[in-house]
Amino acid sequence: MTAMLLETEDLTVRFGGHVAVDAVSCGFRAGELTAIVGPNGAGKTTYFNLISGQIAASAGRVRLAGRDITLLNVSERCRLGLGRAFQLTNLFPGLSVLENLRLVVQARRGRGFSLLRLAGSDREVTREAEELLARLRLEALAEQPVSELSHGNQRKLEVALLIALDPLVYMFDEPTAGMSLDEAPVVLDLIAGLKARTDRTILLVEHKMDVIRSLADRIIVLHNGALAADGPPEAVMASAVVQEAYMGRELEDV
Ligand SMILES: Nc1ncnc2c1ncn2[C@@H]1O[C@H](COP(=O)(O)OP(=O)(O)OP(=O)(O)O)[C@@H](O)[C@H]1O
Repeated sequence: MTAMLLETEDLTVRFGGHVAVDAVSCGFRAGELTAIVGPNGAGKTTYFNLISGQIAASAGRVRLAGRDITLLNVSERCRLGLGRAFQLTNLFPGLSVLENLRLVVQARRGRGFSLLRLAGSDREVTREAEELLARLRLEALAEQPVSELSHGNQRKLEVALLIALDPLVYMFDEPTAGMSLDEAPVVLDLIAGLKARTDRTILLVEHKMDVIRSLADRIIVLHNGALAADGPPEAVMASAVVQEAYMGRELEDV
């Protein structure tokens, strides 16, 4: 059996008296895409925040490739291969789409973040950034400052940046939220393409049933912060716990 790339063990966080994530023990294998579902307020985003290091755990552990990373901060975890989709706040809003992508490609290649290198000095970096833009059909926006992108294009760029970083663990939080019907498939195709990388694992917080059906190898369900179900998509979707948790309301069957 393939070793776990990412594991959480009794991972817990309390906000005052409220247990938002409650002793979640779960392992994620390389080559697997796991959808994390649950009703609003179930703890999905908080679980992501605990894994990526945005918030500190009250108890429990997080391990990446066997190494205990519980006490590491976000950037230390990122350096070890934990990658969460970028948010615009992580970018340089005044720089263009292409320049932002180039910075991430450069960082991954271990050449460091340096604005001075942006003058087209490294053709390989530029070519890789341009290829990613083409795959997302964002070529026409290469020179546009990221602060001027539409919401849908910002979300696409977030995905492109994560792919440029190429972490061991890809974490996507509703990657197609707010996208138009013609934009979403481009992003879903890219995420599907990542599954071919059998040495990577992908976590996806998602409400849309069609996205889950098309991408997930496995579903875990969080309910009141606890792990309520875990298994193959068909079995989990049919389970009593999911039927009860959602009562047909919140998983968006598009
Ligand atoms: N910083 C915080 N301080 C206090 N309570 C918090 C904090 N962050 C989250 N919570 C609470 O923890 C619970 C889980 O929230 P979380 O955002 O993780 O749920 P979610 O499953 O991602 O929901 P949604 O699907 O609506 O995004 C909620 O009750 C929320 O109010």
